[in-house]
Amino acid sequence: MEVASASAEPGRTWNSPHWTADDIGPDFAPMLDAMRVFHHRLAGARLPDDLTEEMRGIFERLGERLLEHQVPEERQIAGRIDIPGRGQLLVPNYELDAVEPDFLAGRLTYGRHFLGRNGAVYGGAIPLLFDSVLGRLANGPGRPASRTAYLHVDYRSITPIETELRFTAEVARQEGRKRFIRGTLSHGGTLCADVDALFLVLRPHQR
Ligand SMILES: CCCCCCCCCCCCCC(=O)SCCNC(=O)CCNC(=O)[C@H](O)C(C)(C)COP(=O)(O)OP(=O)(O)OC[C@H]1O[C@@H](n2cnc3c(N)ncnc32)[C@H](O)[C@@H]1OP(=O)(O)O
Repeated sequence: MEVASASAEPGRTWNSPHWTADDIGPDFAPMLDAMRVFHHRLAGARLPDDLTEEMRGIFERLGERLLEHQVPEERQIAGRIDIPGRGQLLVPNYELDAVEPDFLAGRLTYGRHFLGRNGAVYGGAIPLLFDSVLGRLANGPGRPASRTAYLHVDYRSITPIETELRFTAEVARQEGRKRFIRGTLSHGGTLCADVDALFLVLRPHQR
């Protein structure tokens, strides 16, 4: 396995995938999908003691096996591959329906793992989505790497779990190193949250 592009080089962008689907083998993405399903079912479960004990043993054994496969950051797959979810479990999985230089639109469904209370998505999971989607636009093809300076999120109505939601992101304006990006998250015709964000293009010494 070779590193396809290093993000710390001049002219680097965060949108250059370090790895391609060929680098990860056929089972990696389905394995993560199975883990996502597991997260949702675990969040929704009340477990009997014997199953909890069995699971603890399985996780401890698998965790041990992962120890010998630890790699430095630049060689890890998680978050560095252009498959849905970018090969990691932190950000909820989403599908992109429109990808333009200054605009993105897509869909996602927050599963039970992201439940706050009363059927609503945990509030912090919404900026997480916005940071990922707006960050993807801010760091789109041909754009030098930038970092989130602020994300201003307004929660306009309850965001339901287990319901298909739609999001948009668009570049509002660029002023020198500053990229102002805004976005929305909605359910049917209802606006759940919107965001105004500033991304700053990194200076040469910044990572
Ligand atoms: C694999 C395939 C797909 C890949 C897709 C990739 C997706 C990736 C998705 C993931 C993406 C995730 C991305 C992440 O999560 S990045 C991680 C989260 N962000 C950070 O950790 C950033 C931490 N902060 C910094 O590093 C610095 O503060 C930065 C770099 C942001 C600025 O420090 P720097 O020293 O460079 O700049 P400056 O201080 O001279 O300021 C310059 C100008 O900017 C203005 N300013 C600065 N801050 C703010 C502020 N808060 N509000 C309003 N204005 C602000 C400032 O007034 C000045 O304006 P002016 O006086 O010139 O007018």
